[in-house]
Amino acid sequence: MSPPLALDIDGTLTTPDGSLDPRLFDALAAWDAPVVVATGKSFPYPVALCHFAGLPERVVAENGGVVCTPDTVRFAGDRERATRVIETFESRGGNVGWSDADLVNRWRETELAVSMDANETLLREVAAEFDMEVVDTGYAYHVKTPGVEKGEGLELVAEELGYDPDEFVAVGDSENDASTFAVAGRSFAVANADDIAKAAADVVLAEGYMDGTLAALDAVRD
Ligand SMILES: O=C(O)COP(=O)(O)O
Ligand SMILES: [Mg+2]
Repeated sequence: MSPPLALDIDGTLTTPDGSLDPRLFDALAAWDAPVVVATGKSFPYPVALCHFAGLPERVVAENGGVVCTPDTVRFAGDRERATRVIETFESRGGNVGWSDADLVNRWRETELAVSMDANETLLREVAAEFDMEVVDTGYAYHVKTPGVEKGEGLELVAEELGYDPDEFVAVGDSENDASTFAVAGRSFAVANADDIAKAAADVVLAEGYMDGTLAALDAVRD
């Protein structure tokens, strides 16, 4: 039996242009242990990914703010405080950088995300005033509650599945994966990972994006 997996989405299961690598679906279908999708994206995205990949919905979304299994959904984090950060940021001239439709935050329940084009210095300054944290995933700046992390979410899902978190193998690419790497028994950073993820991982892969993830799966498959 192969080990259970905790997989990040952006930068890990995607191509450099941001779409899911189609090889993902065969790899998931062939995996004979639970897979947890652990992402900074808002709740519906990983749920849809699991649904259409034919996997049970075992999801850590919003950087740990939402933890979902087929039986339970749990929330952590202070979205109201994140909203106040964004309002203050905008009142000082900041621009979150999304269209009016704002598909990035529309269904986000526990934190808020800001475009990489936004004024990072101003955002961090305002977030600090509200005791909130800014996490740079390489895809967005997330204004989140300190202490809410993907790793804690993985611990909750693992417990529900009857696994110890250190039985998991984690693959990721950015600083929001460091907490997952800390609780998983084995961790892999893809080659395109940021310095924080690389420092937190047991192994830094030579291959990037899905090439890296497939190499990690080959290395741990029974
Ligand atoms: O939502 C983001 O900014 C990044 O998402 P990820 O955690 O799946 O890489
Ligand atoms: Mg990522």
